Amino acid sequence: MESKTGVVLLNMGGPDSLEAIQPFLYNLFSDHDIIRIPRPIQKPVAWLISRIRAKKTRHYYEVMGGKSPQREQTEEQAKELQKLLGEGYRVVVAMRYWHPFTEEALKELFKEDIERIVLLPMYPQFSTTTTGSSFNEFYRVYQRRNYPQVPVLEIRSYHNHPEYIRAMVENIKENLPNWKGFFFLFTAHSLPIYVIEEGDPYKEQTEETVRLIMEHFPGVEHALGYQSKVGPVKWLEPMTDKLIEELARKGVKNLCVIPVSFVCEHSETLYELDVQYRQLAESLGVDNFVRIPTLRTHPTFIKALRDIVESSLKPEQSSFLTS
Ligand SMILES: C=CC1=C(C)c2cc3[nH]c(cc4nc(cc5[nH]c(cc1n2)c(C)c5CCC(=O)O)C(CCC(=O)O)=C4C)c(C)c3C=C
Ligand SMILES: [Fe+2]
Ligand SMILES: [Fe+2]
Repeated sequence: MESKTGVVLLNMGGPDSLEAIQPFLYNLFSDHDIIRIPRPIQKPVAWLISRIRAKKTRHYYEVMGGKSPQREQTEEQAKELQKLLGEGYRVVVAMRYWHPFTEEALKELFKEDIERIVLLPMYPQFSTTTTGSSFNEFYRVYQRRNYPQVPVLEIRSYHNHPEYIRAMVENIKENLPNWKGFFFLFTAHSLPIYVIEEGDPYKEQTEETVRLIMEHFPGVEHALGYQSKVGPVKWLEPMTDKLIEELARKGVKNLCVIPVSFVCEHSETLYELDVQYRQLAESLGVDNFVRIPTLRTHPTFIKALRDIVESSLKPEQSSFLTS
């Protein structure tokens, strides 16, 4: 059997049924990398808040057909990337908080003779709460099991990779050919301020992604907002919904909303953006509310992922290996 490079696509995962919402949230709130509850009480508190939050978010998942589309869409990305990378690679998916977990990904991967592993986050911008957490989980599980120990390469971020930026630009132009009269409102997942203060590069990298995309849309007015804060601590602002209110009050009629920190659809795009924020904008007099779909299997994006994987194997070319 010829040896292969394993590529592990890392993502958050989402509930695959209404019954899975609470255990998914329990896994999320039990993770000290995403939410810092004092360790001795983290699990009981996670259990409590997952019960409360599951009741609140059940409706989002009902609107989306009873589950998160994240697994399906990440698996489609894996399939397309596998086609481009070819025989010498084996691409698998490892989710942080729901199936397929890292355990399942490694079991699948080591059916082959694997000579090295590339960790490829489905988060273009690095955060300790997302990519960092997935890396930590990967090493915990890998070291616990008796798999052959092979070199592991980490792709930390690709927020400024030229092909990723090109994919974002093409995707906007394909979905909104008459972009010229629109205000571009970029929206990223928010993050508690203390995470940024501890040196997380997420905010800086998100701003750089936006700046690089905007080089291709001269004269277009734009802003960056943050969505989906949870809990009582202070999060990155301005909040996307507050920006929508402000822009509508200033008389913006054509609003194009562009998610930047997600590469597939889930509750935050399909519910928060498409239902809640659309209603808000329309009730305040916005005539045209366009939401750009996430990249999913956009051919330029899959090519970007291939380039990123291939150049990670040539260390002298891979400036994005450090965040
Ligand atoms: C509790 C703190 C959270 C931090 C910090 C956080 C950061 C963060 N999250 C994403 C991307 C996604 N988050 C998603 C769901 C989700 N996230 C949190 C909490 C934090 N996220 C919760 C409680 C949930 C569950 C849904 C909810 O109850 O609101 C998802 C969607 C999963 C799905 O339904 O498919 C994504 C994607 C990023 C990029 C990020 C930091 C940069
Ligand atoms: Fe989140
Ligand atoms: Fe969230």
